[in-house]
Amino acid sequence: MTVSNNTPIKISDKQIATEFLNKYDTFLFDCDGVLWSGTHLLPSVVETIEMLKSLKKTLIFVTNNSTKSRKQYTKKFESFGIKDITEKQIFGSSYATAVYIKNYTDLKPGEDKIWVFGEQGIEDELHDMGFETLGGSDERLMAEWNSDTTPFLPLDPKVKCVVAGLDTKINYHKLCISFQYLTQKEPKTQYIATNIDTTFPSKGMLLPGCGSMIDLLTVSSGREEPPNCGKPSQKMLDTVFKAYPELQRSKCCMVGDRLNTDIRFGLEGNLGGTLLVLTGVETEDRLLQNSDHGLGLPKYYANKLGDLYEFTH
Ligand SMILES: O=C(O)[C@H](O)[C@H](O)COP(=O)(O)O
Ligand SMILES: [Mg+2]
Repeated sequence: MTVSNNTPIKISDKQIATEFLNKYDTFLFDCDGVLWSGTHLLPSVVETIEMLKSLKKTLIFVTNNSTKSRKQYTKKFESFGIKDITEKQIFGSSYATAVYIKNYTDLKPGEDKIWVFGEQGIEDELHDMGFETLGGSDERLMAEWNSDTTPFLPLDPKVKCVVAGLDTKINYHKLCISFQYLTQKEPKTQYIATNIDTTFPSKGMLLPGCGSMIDLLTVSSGREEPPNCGKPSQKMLDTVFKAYPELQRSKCCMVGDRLNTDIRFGLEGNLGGTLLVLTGVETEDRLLQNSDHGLGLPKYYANKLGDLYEFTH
């Protein structure tokens, strides 16, 4: 195989792993497919995080998973034995969406309401920004769809925006009301997506992801594709650097499992490095044939994040 100058370097031994670790002082970690796969913690992740902490590295977590708020994610880290991760270190696409709405729309907290297609994480982050939400995890949406009995019709005139994210309890009732808010309001509601990931890695399987659910709403409603607030949006990376102004992009490395979100996020953000791990949605074959996909290539790749610990201990 000819090695071109941008062929990803595989972290496959102690020397490469050590050189890699010494290159960066900050690591931005994707979560699903890197730290865990659904409810399954990936091998040597706790040891790797503890090792990086002992090396005085700055650790930041940037996930497109909008089902949890930053606060809820601190509990998920604890549940996996990944200790002392603070809300400030976590940037989820639900938080990025709330920041986007605050900074880039004319929606008024306390006045304009937001319809949520998605889970508690989106609702919590929007509530923290002062917005009232409808839909989301409202249990009444779990009832079978019936246009005569749904409590969500007539539409609420104060709803001015639809935010769509991953909903692992998706059903026809939720789709129907979201569809109404996307098509039956004049002036049109604003339509915003938390992220574009088409699949969701869980316990070594691929499942339908947020992006696929949003495409269903977009295609059926005939609406334009909504802005995406998660990776690879640079607005999300700007939010990170605003919270950590001391960071140097050249000393930061983005670690992810998806080329078109995580690695693109790092490349377009001019970070010093990118590391793709093969425990999520990408495969080594697809990566090495990647030139067919026109997707950016990571600087490094590894079978799993835990190899950073295993090769150096
Ligand atoms: O479907 C989704 O929303 C994504 O697959 C998932 O949430 C990605 O999370 P991440 O890999 O960015 O932690
Ligand atoms: Mg991922």
